[in-house]
Amino acid sequence: MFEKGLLKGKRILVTGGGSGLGAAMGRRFVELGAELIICGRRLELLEQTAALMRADLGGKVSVARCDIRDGAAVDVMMDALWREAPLDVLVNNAAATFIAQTEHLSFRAADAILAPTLHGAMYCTLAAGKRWIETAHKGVVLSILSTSTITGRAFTVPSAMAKSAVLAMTKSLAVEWGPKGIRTVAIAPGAFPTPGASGQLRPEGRDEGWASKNPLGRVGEHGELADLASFLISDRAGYINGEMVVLDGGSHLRSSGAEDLLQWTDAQWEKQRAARSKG
Ligand SMILES: CCC/C=C/C(=O)SCCNC(=O)CCNC(=O)[C@H](O)C(C)(C)COP(=O)([O-])OP(=O)([O-])OC[C@H]1O[C@@H](n2cnc3c(N)ncnc32)[C@H](O)[C@@H]1OP(=O)([O-])[O-]
Ligand SMILES: NC(=O)C1=CN([C@@H]2O[C@H](COP(=O)(O)OP(=O)(O)OC[C@H]3O[C@@H](n4cnc5c(N)ncnc54)[C@H](OP(=O)(O)O)[C@@H]3O)[C@@H](O)[C@H]2O)C=CC1
Repeated sequence: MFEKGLLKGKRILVTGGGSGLGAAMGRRFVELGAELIICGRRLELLEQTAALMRADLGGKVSVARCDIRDGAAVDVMMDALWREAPLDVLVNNAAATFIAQTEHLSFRAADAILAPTLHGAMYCTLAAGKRWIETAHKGVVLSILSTSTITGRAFTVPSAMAKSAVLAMTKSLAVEWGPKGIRTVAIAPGAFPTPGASGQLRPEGRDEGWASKNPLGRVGEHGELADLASFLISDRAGYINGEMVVLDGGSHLRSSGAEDLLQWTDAQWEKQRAARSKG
């Protein structure tokens, strides 16, 4: 689909790149010639993912263990990366969510979502942006958001709040950092099944309508997201700034995707909470 070497010479950090959509995007970036770094909390998972990519694609892929909720740890990671060479692209992909009745969320539970999804994305963006600006190096920040930024979303309120805040960051920095050579862009994926998303959002017994309720009758393919991400971070998208591209088959035009949960009984929610406390 793209010219070979579209991303050649680009050094890209994907947060949460050890699994799911982060790994799918990273793999495509390497196929297109980029040098990839993936970060997350589980070092073993990162190393497995990187080893697979290197074996399959032969590119340069390295890993960094980092909990992005910790700003100091983000700075340590960025210093280590910059010692080798500056990044060219940051992909804010790491995030957390789970379904819950909002009135049952403790403050700690709200923070468990806001800390990686909002603060983590902000820390990584600040850490990369400062370094780019200090050295007049061009950069791109791509943030993986959600259509909850458009519709809101019941039962995943902290996630919808965090994603909306990162969209506000994307639009605001487009103006503030655009003149400094930094583009900020975003993607709002619809349903792209991954073990992480299914585990957190699709407990057993939840309506299986992800595909059937989509106007196109299907869920998204990881390759479709990886292609859009590759284009947005490439120089060919050099005039796209402050924009969020929706990739959901038109799903959010029909519903926010949470309405089935309005039918859940107290017993179902009780079971969901119990499953969490056992886990
Ligand atoms: C919306 C669509 C778009 C987005 C899609 C995606 O993001 S897909 C990507 C999806 N991928 C991911 O999400 C991957 C990343 N996920 C993670 O890192 C973790 O699963 C976590 C941080 C979400 C929870 O970590 P953990 O289980 O180790 O939690 P902890 O021990 O740190 O506890 C902190 C507080 O949270 C509470 N609490 C926790 N769960 C629930 C619950 N289900 N119910 C209620 N509450 C819950 C817990 O009780 C505690 O509060 P307390 O009792 O002390 O007042
Ligand atoms: N799949 C879908 O349908 C949709 C996904 N999205 C978004 O796509 C992105 C990827 O989701 P998906 O691939 O499905 O889910 P995953 O659960 O596979 O991805 C989350 C990744 O984030 C990492 N992560 C979580 N917390 C932290 C942290 N504190 N520090 C560093 N890394 C962290 C995890 O690694 P580790 O646990 O090792 O730290 C994991 O690799 C997320 O932003 C999600 O909100 C948006 C809409 C729909």
